[in-house]
Amino acid sequence: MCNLFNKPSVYFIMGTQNASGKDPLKVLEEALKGGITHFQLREKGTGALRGQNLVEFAEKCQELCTQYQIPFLINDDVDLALAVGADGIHIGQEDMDCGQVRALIGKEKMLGVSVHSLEEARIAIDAGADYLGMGPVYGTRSKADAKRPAGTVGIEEVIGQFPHIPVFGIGGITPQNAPAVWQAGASGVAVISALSGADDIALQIAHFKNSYKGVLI
Ligand SMILES: Cc1ncsc1CCOP(=O)(O)O
Ligand SMILES: C=C1C=NC(C)=NC1=N
Ligand SMILES: [Mg+2]
Repeated sequence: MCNLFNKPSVYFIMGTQNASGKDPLKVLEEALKGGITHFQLREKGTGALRGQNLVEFAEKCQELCTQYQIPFLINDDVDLALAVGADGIHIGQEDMDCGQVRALIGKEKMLGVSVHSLEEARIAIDAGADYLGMGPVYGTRSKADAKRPAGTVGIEEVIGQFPHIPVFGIGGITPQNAPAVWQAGASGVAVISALSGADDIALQIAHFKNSYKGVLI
């Protein structure tokens, strides 16, 4: 599993509400062509797809990710992830218990967990998480109920205590402010708006990857 988290990973996260008026599947395909390493469907907010519309959209995302051999993960919704045969699921602290999710999805699928402390990280790792998401690192407008920006100190703490678990930083991350996230030891950056809103997504992904090169770890 660890070879799925090579540095620098660029983990794109999007829902239909984040596509800034563009066709979300076109945005996803551009991101896949541009070299993202992971994709997560995070369908939330007013106007979010539900029911059969969501299943069909998720299936189309799955098809595209399979075509480009990139892991496809779904946020929160374990039933949807199982229904479409997604490669993994990402859950937050307020979602289903991570031990329960691991039991439901089996050991082959990827399990990602959002954590905000060493204690939460320990619990997630003990439950079999494959990676952790930590944030918001910087200010974000893509999550209505985001906690206050925490910088990278939490990422450093968790990696210091648990050096073998891949950690992704998330929240307001751009190629310009990504170096601090790499410096903290993150395996990757998880990004919504800096990619979904980019004029040239492939170029933006290249900027993210280049931002890692300049950092001495
Ligand atoms: C889902 C999530 N969790 C913490 S911040 C955030 C949103 C990240 O979006 P953006 O990259 O646009 O700041
Ligand atoms: C909140 C999140 C944190 N990290 C990741 C990778 N995805 C999320 N949805
Ligand atoms: Mg959640």
